[in-house]
Amino acid sequence: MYFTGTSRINEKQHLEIGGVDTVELAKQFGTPLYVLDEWEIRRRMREFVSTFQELDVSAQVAYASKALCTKTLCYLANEEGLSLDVVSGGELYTALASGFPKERIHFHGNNKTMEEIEMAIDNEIGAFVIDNFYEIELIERIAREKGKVVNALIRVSPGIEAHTHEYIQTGQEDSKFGFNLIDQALQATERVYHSKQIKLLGFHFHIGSQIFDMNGFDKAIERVADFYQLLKEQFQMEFSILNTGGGFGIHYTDEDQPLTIRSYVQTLVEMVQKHFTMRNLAFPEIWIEPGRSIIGEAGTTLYTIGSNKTIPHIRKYVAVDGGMMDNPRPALYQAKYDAVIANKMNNNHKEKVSIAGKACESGDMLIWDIELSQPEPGDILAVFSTGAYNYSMASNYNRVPRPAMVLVGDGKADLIVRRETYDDIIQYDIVPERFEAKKAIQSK
Ligand SMILES: Cc1ncc(COP(=O)(O)O)c(C=O)c1O
Ligand SMILES: N[C@@H](CCCC[NH3+])C(=O)O
Repeated sequence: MYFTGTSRINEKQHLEIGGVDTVELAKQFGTPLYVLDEWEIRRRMREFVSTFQELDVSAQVAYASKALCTKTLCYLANEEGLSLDVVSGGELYTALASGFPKERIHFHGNNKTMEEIEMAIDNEIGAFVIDNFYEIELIERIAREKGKVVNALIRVSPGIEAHTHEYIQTGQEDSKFGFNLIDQALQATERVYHSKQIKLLGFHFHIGSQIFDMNGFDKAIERVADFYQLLKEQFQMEFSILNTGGGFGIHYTDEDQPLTIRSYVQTLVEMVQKHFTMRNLAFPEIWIEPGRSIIGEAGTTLYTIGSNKTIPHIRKYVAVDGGMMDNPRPALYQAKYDAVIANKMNNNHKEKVSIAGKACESGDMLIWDIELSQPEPGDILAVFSTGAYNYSMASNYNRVPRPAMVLVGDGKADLIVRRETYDDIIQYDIVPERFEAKKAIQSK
């Protein structure tokens, strides 16, 4: 059994997280329920920051809030001294609403709208990460109209196929993200470098997500270092920042063998050192953007088991009260998860079952073929490593309300996202006046 963070088995033989019995959590807050382990989130944030400090490398660790963005997460990132990577007006709004220091917010995205750019400029955020030529024009024009100068990095696409699921590769040559290093990046650099409205600090790349093999980073850093060298030697342009994005892989099942955060950072720093020194380039300030590796393993989802059916000689399906609406990753990426029956941690009589979600969709299978302690209706299923890209990608498919989220630690549980209600579900519906039935209801 692989436990991260503060997860353990308590005296009642229940799964406990943050000193709180998960079976009690399910009773108190209902299911499905996202449970976040505060200690583990802080430990991970600190390990990123402290490893750079120990190596004496100036750095900014920006939490990639796309992995999970709530006001409490922004508070945690701020308390631990992190910066924040936002990718939309909604994430930016959440950060601002939490009082996150504006100068430590970095704004990403391959199609930032005019409104989003205005919002970011009005709020004087730390930096834009510019993705394309159209965006250069937009930022420049809006900044000029507002009489502001903004900081920016340029996102380049280094032509690397990271060793991960093709849907979460982002740095390959044929990608919607960033300027192609070979035939676009130089033109973009000259354009931004000479802009009166944009101060160019350096370059950014992000090759993908859930990566274990650091060779992709090595190749990308090598190519980008070549580019810094070209800019320096042929164009007399020097930049002090390099942003290598996020992407560090985590443990979902025992097939995954992630490095420690310390090793990811050390390896990255060594790679930058090697490629920059070799080219007589000054060692840059390193910015990174981990999302999954901070929040993924710190999250667990609790479900209540409901119906089941056995197809003789084929399979036993066991259904839970959530599914692709709260965790679309298995349906999207064939993502694999590990789970336990939280109220039967001592039961060694295992049974092979497949966990089905409740959506009207055959692809809504959370876990295929897992050994569990004889799951029965009413049992609590705890699915591990659901902190990243679960709530942030959740939907109301089938008009199912989104689950609540609690932060646990030191034996306490705080509600940080309340469960949606059926009234929340219909709150945006508008019935045109001309519908007769509506008139009848209103006149009663
Ligand atoms: C630009 C950028 N930065 C950071 C991240 C965070 O990646 P991860 O959650 O894998 O660390 C992503 C998502 O892949 C991204 O697109
Ligand atoms: N949503 C993806 C990661 C995308 C990362 C964003 N660039 C996942 O769950 O694995």
